[in-house]
Formats: sequence, C-alpha cells, structure tokens
Amino acid sequence: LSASATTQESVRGPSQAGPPSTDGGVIDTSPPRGTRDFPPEDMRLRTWLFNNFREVSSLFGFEEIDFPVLESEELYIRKAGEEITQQLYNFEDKGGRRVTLRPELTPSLARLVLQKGKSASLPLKWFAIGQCWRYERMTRGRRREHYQWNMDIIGIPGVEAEAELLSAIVAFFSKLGITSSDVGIKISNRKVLQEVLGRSVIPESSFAAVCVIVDKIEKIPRAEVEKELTALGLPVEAVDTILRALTLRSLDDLEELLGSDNEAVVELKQLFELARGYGFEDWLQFDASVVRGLAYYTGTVFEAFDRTGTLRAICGGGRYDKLLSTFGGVDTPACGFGFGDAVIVELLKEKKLLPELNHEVDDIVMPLEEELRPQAAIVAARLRTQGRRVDVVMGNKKMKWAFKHAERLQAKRMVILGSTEWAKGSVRVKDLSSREEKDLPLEEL
Ligand SMILES: OCc1cccc(Br)n1
Repeated sequence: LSASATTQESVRGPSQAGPPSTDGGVIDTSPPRGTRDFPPEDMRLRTWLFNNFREVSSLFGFEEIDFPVLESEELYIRKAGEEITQQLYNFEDKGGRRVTLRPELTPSLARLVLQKGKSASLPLKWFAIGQCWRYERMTRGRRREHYQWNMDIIGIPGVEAEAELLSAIVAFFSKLGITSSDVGIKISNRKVLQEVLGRSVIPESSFAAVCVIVDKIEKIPRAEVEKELTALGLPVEAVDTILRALTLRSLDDLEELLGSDNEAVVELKQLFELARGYGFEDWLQFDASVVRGLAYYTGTVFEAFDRTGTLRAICGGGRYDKLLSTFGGVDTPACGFGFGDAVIVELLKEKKLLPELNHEVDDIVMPLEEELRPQAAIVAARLRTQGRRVDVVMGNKKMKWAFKHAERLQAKRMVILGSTEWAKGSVRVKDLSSREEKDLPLEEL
C-alpha cells in the first residue's frame, strides 16, 4: 500500500480502507471552488443567524416557503445586462433541459405565486432562506454561493408594504445590537429615473438596462457609466440629466425637480411618514443614486449600508410590480428584499457583536465499565425523555478524559455508572458547578 493509502487507513482503519485514490494521495478535502463548508463552530453561527431571520419573519406574521436550488434557466433570462444573469451556474441536464442553480430567490417566489394562482389569497407574506449561486471566473476570487433571507409581500400596491419590510429589517438589526449609528438605509424610487428618462424621451425598453448601468455608479468610474449609457443610445444631454438627478439627496430637491404630484415624490413622502410612525425614520435617508442592480424593480428601492463605508451593501430590495406578468401571469403588485449571510457577519465582527456560541450539553453519562453500556443507555434515554441534552461517553475512555470533555461542553452534570452503585439501583451524580457529588436512585434522576 502506498504511504497515502496508509494515511487513508489511519483515517478509515485497515478494515474499511477504501480504494486508494487515483493518484495514490488523499482526495482533495477542500469544498468546490467558491463554496464553503460549515464545520460545527461555523454552523453554530449560521444557525444563530438563521434563527434570528426566522424569529423576525415570524414576528411580522410571515410564512416560510422554500423551493428547489435548481430551477429552469428561463426564469432568469433577462436582457438588461445584469451581472446576476450573466453569471448563471447553468448547465444542460441529462434530459437535455436548460437548468441552473438559482442566483436569487425572487423568480422562484414569483413562479410559486403563479402556480398557486387564485388559491393563494392575497396579500401573501412569505419568507425564505436559501442558498444562491453564481458562476464567476475565479479571477476575482469571490464566493460562488451565499445564503439569502428574503421577505416578500405580494398583493399590496401601497408603500405600507415597503414600510413593513423596512421595519422588519430594522427589527433584525436591532435584535443583533446594531443601531442606526452603525447602519443606514438608503431609499429611492425608480420612478425618479422613469420620469427623468421620460423627459429625455428615452424608450421604455431601455429603462431596465439604464437602471442596471446606473446601479454601478459607485462601483465603476463615472466615465464608464456615461460610456455604457451612451452605448445604449442615450443622447449626451440625457446622460448628464440622469446623473445630475441621481445626486439629489433631499425630498424637497426631488419635489422641486419633479413636482409635488409626481408618483415618486408622493410615494417617498408616504414612506417617510410611515417610517416616523414606526419609529425608524432615523435609519432612513433619501438617496436618488440608489437604483439597485436588478432589472425587475419598478418603484421603491432601498439598501442598507454600514456608515463607515467599508463594507458592501448589507441587504437590499424594492418593489417589482411587473415580474409576474413577465412570466405570463397577471400583473400583481409585489415587493421584497434579499439579505445575504456574508456582509452581516463582517459587520458583526467589526462591531464586536458576534455571539459566543459553544456546543453545550446538560449531562455526560459515563459507564465505568463496558458491561454497563446497556445501563448507560437506560439512564441516557430517561434523561433525554426529560428533555435534557445528553452526551454518552463512548470508546472506553477514562474518567480524566470524561471530565475534560464535560468541561469543554460546559456540561451541568456528570452521571457516572459504577457496578456497586448500579447493584443498589443508583448512579453517582456530580454537579459540575457546585462540585457536589451524590448517589441518586435511577427514579430520582
Ligand atoms: O448577490 C450576488 C450573488 C448571487 C449568488 C451568489 C453570490 Br456569492 N452572490
């Protein structure tokens, strides 16, 4: 056997040694490029984060849904030049179908709403937590998967829906100890751009593509944005007007530019008034430069940012009233947000708000002799029936190991089975905080 096979044996033991790997070495134990494993310590943090996602969703009366990570490619074929649709993790399956790992959750949600049709009584308040994928040339070394929390409200045309979603986002941040001094939420409305484009007589068909390009305004040089806009066929003066409009940072200036009866002005004013009612207006700021990079947004758009400016957007969302009709359904008002699992963890690290999460059990059950293992099972079953988390020591360990193990797991008690005590129907229980030790009859455990 080659050395590596021995290595494998040392991992699997001689009796179960699998076939030596092809080149005689141990397999590559890293996960596929751009993906992550979640060993226990990382999985505890992820579970903690997702539990907070779920608790906030439940607090706001939302129902959880889920759908396959694999979807038909046609769900994401959009012509607006979005990065997300140009990096599909797509392939042809063995049945010749064009499929893809989903890059986002919203199209799946739209598909499910259409599938439910009239049986889904509106409004729907649905949330999902799902892994999303992109295939990006590793030249940029970025991840190819992340988990996203989405909350969506289907069937409400008014901005009260957006106000609820924003309130949920603020509730989530507050729950984790993040305040409006740490994070702000930029708000705008794509109807600002629609109005400005309308005045420059830009065809409606270019609207989504203009939004996708303008969304890059803070990521690529302005000249590049101008170049891409003119390449779309926009006259130079229209490009100037658009970019000037995007510098607006006050609703009064917006009202002066568009007039008080402009839909964007009306909707934004309503939203800020609701925000005052909810008490989170100090998190919000109007910022006309926010358009978000997804083609299907039609109204309100928003994104949460860290006020130090060191991180990428923490979450983002908006209104997408026409997505269902692009799938052949009846137009249904909808809005929602996506909240990724990566930037929020970076923010919590920076703010020293990461929770201390340890693997914990209540009782360690320790048979002093292998012959007492069946009895240890009886004790463990009894304790678990009471809802106590029990770790049964296996592998013929000594007491010294068991006490170190108990300390690592911050166990409350060590329950020791010895033949003498068992003969009297008792077990020895050591309280690991008071160090008190006593024999307890099994029925008093
Ligand atoms: O938000 C863009 C995106 C989509 C899928 C996977 C990853 Br990582 N990032």
